[in-house]
Amino acid sequence: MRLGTPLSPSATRVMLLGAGELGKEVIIALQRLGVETIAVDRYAHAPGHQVAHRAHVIDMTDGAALRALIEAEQPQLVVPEIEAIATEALLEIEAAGLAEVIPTARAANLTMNREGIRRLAAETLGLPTSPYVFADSLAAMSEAAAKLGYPVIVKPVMSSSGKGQSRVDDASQLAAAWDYAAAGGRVHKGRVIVEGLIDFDYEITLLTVRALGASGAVETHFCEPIGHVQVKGDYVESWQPQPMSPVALQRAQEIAAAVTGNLGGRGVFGVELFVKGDAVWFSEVSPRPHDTGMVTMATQRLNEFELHARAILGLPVDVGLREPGASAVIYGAMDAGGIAFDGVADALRAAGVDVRLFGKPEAFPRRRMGVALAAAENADEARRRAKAAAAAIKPVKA
Ligand SMILES: Nc1ncnc2c1ncn2[C@@H]1O[C@H](COP(=O)(O)OP(=O)(O)OP(=O)(O)O)[C@@H](O)[C@H]1O
Ligand SMILES: NCC(=O)N[C@@H]1O[C@H](COP(=O)([O-])[O-])[C@@H](O)[C@H]1O
Ligand SMILES: [Mg+2]
Repeated sequence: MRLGTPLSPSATRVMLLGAGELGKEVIIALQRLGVETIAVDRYAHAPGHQVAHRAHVIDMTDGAALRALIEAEQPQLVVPEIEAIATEALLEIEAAGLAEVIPTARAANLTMNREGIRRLAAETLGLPTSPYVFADSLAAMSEAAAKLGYPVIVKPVMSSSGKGQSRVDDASQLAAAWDYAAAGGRVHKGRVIVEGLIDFDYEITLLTVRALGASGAVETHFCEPIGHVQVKGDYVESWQPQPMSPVALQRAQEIAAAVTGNLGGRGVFGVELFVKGDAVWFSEVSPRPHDTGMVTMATQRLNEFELHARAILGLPVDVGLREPGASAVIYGAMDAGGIAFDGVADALRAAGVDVRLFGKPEAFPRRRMGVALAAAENADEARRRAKAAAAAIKPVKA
């Protein structure tokens, strides 16, 4: 793709649908390549709004509003950054040739709903996953749990970052899990996936990049595996590289190649996998940079956002690791707008440490407001440094 001059008739225009911490970094990477960026989110002053050429606030689940904005802005590329988007409208937009959807409108559509991607992975591609049943009522959910055997994990079919997700250890907890899923789900309420628990040794995100090679054909590249810890379905810590047995790594790459090959298009995918010994299960995939992949800002020559920017523009990529590193999440810790952060200098005094504060206008106790990054000679030391840095940063009421 020829790259133009922003804000001129030659501009290469890219619209981000979702402008949180991940989109903000993609926009920064695009800006460095002279791309004109348009950030869209559901609320004003989202992180990506603050760095893009133009910012829009719309309900992205409203297909008509989405189409009208794309028609008005005429981006060449539309880049979903969250799942909660009217993906049927994206299918139409792509089919009408109005814009190219990254990686494809079908990928965005299949992954916005756990049912689409789970059935594709398990039933069409035959990949190993946790056992699962979809349920539309508390009664159906109870039946599913009895069939799968406790404990089970219940998740709304449309949710992310662990919203509405709970672990159910026995029948007495079912009703609470159903209500929690209904409250935490997005878009369509009332449908859940009930999954059997996988007793994994560790879980990884395998960042997989589909980018154009010298021949003009798409090639698949794998970053070093990222290990992570999740609490209540949301990531709190990640590190790279996660050591894996050669067999497990091979299986992980085969699963990632199968899923991303089917979804197609160009860009970064975060393939989430559970690992026990040499066994690997597919969990889910983000057809976009992944929150746990923020660690690559400390570890790779090209971080996942730069890789995404390059891949979507048809440019070559380099997924090599520069040095081991880790990330640790900084939470809002309170309900308040316009909060401040103390302790940033203390956090940054430690060797190899860096910090991102996302600039979200409003804090919630468990809202991710920033991330501490650390590089070190090994991932364990990097984890220690990242956690210490995150702990040193104190959100305070302004
Ligand atoms: N079947 C399972 N067995 C064991 N652990 C699970 C299972 N399903 C989910 N988990 C745990 O919960 C975490 C979050 O699950 P999942 O990725 O499906 O949720 P999510 O809301 O899509 O999260 P995100 O948007 O952050 O990726 C997983 O990373 C894993 O730690
Ligand atoms: N696991 C998905 C994920 O991490 N998505 C990231 O969080 C933002 C929403 O944050 P918010 O809920 O604080 O507005 C999204 O915009 C994206 O950057
Ligand atoms: Mg996940």
